[in-house]
Amino acid sequence: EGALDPLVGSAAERVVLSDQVAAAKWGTGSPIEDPEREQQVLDGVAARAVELGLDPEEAKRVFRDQIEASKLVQRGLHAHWSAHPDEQPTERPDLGEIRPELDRLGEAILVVLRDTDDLREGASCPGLLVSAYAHSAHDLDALHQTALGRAVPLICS
Ligand SMILES: C=C(O[C@@H]1C=C(C(=O)O)C=C[C@H]1O)C(=O)O
Repeated sequence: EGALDPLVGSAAERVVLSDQVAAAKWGTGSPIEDPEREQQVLDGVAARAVELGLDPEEAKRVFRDQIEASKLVQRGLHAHWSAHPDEQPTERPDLGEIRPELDRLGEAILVVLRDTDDLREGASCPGLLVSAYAHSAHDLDALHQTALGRAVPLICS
C-alpha cells in the first residue's frame, strides 16, 4: 500500500459517510450547509492540529476541502433522489449519531496528516497522491470519485 493510501482512504470514508448525512437531512427542510457546525469543525481541527504539531492554518485548509466534498455528495444525492423518487432513503439516520463518526474520521485524518508531514512536502508527493486516489476511487461511483477529487488537492503542501 502506498504512503498516502491511509490519508486518502480516510478522506474517502468521510465522503462515503456523507451519504448518511444526506439521508439524515433529506425531507427535513434542514439545509445541507450548516455554517455554525462548519465553524465548530474547523475550530476543533485547528486546536487539535496545534496539539499534534501541525500548522493549524494548513490543517484548516485541508478540512475546508473535506467539508466542500461532503456538501458535494449531499447535493448530488439530494438532486438524484429528487429525480429518482424510487431511490430515496426509506430510513432517516440521526445526524447526532453521524457527526461523532465524522469527528472520529477527522481525528484519523489529522493523525495521518501529521505522520505524512515530511512526505507531503517532498517531490514524490503528487505521484503518491495520484496512486492513492486511484486505489481509493476504484470502489466509488462517479459522484463519490468527484467528491474525493475535491477533498484531496491540498494534501501535497
Ligand atoms: C456534514 C455535514 O454537512 C455540511 C458539511 C460539514 C462537514 O463536512 O463537516 C459540516 C456542516 C455542513 O455544512 C453536517 O451537517 O454535519
